[in-house]
Amino acid sequence: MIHDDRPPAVRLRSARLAYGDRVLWDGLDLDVMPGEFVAVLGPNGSGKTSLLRVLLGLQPLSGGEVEIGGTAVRRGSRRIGYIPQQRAVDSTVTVRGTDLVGLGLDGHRWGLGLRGRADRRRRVREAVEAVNATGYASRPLGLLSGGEQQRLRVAQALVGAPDVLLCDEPLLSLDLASQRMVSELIAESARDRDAAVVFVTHEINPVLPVVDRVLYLVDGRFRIGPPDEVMTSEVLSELYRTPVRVLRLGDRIMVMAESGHRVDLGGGLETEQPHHVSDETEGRQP
Ligand SMILES: Nc1ncnc2c1ncn2[C@@H]1O[C@H](COP(=O)(O)OP(=O)(O)OP(=O)(O)O)[C@@H](O)[C@H]1O
Repeated sequence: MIHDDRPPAVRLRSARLAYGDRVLWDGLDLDVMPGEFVAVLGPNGSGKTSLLRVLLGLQPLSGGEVEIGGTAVRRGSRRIGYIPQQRAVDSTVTVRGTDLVGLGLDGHRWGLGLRGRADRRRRVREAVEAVNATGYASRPLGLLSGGEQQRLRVAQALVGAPDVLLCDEPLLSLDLASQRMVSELIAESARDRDAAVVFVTHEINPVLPVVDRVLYLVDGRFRIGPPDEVMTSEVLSELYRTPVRVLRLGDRIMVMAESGHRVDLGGGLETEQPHHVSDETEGRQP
């Protein structure tokens, strides 16, 4: 194993988060290294967004420690880029894509002089180019597709060259092709800059090709590891405390309750899509 003596981009030690009597997670130890992509999965209410809020410095831990790049978390830190949930903006919104991307830069750092303004414009142009959005970045946001808007949000999160990119379900309401495109874009852009990614999602398939490790949270229990170690029938049955089967179908993972019903990773056990599965198709993990 290559020795890496840089501090982890994200470090959690014995981390605990509770709201009153309700413990979301406890004893959470996690180091995310620069350039690493970690997906956070789990059903509704398992504390995925709360974890991002802790890393953003918006929510104090109830116990344990959290650091970003070797120092205490701080609200508004420039070391962190944040990509929110995809939400289409109203068609009347006239803010241009480049203006949105520019919001990712701290104005004070660039000054108001000609030089500062030129540097700022260059940084915005480069970030827009990096997400292949040059063709439409000067148009009003309200006239762009959901996928185009989300590319610009990726550029906004990356323009300040953060060490850590936090993503809160950035693929919601995108079509399948855009989901893959946006997740690959986030992974490639982060890797190019050696930024770590913590990516909350209820659907692992769009990010499966780019994920290094998974943190799977269910009702206070959790597992951390590469997808092949965590996304197994044994581990998920333990986490969900009900028999669960994990199937590999080509490059997709399906999680089913033993009854044959598909499990929605974000919404607990799903009952609307009965699905018969024969033993021969069951994906055994290596
Ligand atoms: N400030 C708060 N005070 C009390 N309870 C809270 C607070 N913030 C979140 N919760 C509760 O903590 C639980 C976890 O919320 P969180 O948003 O982190 O879950 P999640 O895994 O992101 O869920 P989802 O997939 O539905 O977005 C929820 O039951 C929520 O109601």
